[in-house]
Amino acid sequence: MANQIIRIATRKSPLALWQAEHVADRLKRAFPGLETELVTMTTKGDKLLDAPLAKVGGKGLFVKELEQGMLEGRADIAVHSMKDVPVEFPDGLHLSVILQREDPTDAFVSNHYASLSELPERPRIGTCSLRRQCQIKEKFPNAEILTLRGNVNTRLAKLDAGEFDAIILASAGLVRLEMQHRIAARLDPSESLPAIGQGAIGIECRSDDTVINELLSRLHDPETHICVSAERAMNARLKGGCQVPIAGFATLQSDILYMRGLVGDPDGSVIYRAERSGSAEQAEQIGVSIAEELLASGADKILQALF
Ligand SMILES: NCc1[nH]cc(CCC(=O)O)c1CC(=O)O
Repeated sequence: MANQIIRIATRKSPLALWQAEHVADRLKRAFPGLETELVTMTTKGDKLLDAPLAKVGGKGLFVKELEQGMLEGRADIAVHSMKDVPVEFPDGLHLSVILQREDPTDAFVSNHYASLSELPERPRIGTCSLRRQCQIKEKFPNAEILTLRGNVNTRLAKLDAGEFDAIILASAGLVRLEMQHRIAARLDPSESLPAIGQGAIGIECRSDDTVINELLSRLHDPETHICVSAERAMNARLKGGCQVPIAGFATLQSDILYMRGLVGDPDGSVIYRAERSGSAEQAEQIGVSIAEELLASGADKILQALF
């Protein structure tokens, strides 16, 4: 491994940098003598922080520039939040490994209320995720959902400025940035089913780069990979991106995969839910059959209306 330098493409947000540095540390620990270098890039998603994401549209808003960097040989690997990674990869690139999942839940963050059940009559909730929105609106039809974008620090600053009664963020991001004390309550998946891939970090690289693929394999977590594969198979069948009211979450216990999925109307008036369990080898079929059950129950109409 001597003389090997791995160039890691990353966005510049504090969370993206944390994740890239985490991968660099893990690689250096696994291969003493190995060197790493961060190659920071700005993505379209970062530039459009003020636009409502659902309107900006497009899958892979946060990953395309990083992929271009690898295809042009300016970087060797890219570190992503699996939640932001589209189901398909450009020719020549692939998802090499998935790291062990961090807390997959959504976090209820508030300066005045300890949990969802304590919220006032007409709570003002900050989130830009249609997935979080529909699950909140189902329980609190009177909730006012307000736009909340920007990186984790920006979002917390807006909460602290009094714009919202509460905001919902991924627990994983807060934990990684050592802000777990801001989590008032971790929402059980039955209250807020997480996004596909939430809490998992994936590493993308050139498919034919045997040296890099071999090095990365040391960081792979097979259990997380199985769960995220089931979730991504569901998303692929639904043709979903990260800006649709779709949730999917799988867990694995003694080789039995248990997965739940949902598609909801953004206003929370209807949410279709499905769940399945089966063996780990059937992960992808389980994800696909959840998608098909959801489509057959009416999710197809919700999704069509959004595209
Ligand atoms: N959409 C942005 C994004 N992508 C990944 C995370 C959190 C970390 C993770 O899920 O691994 C976040 C922030 C959030 O949803 O609060």
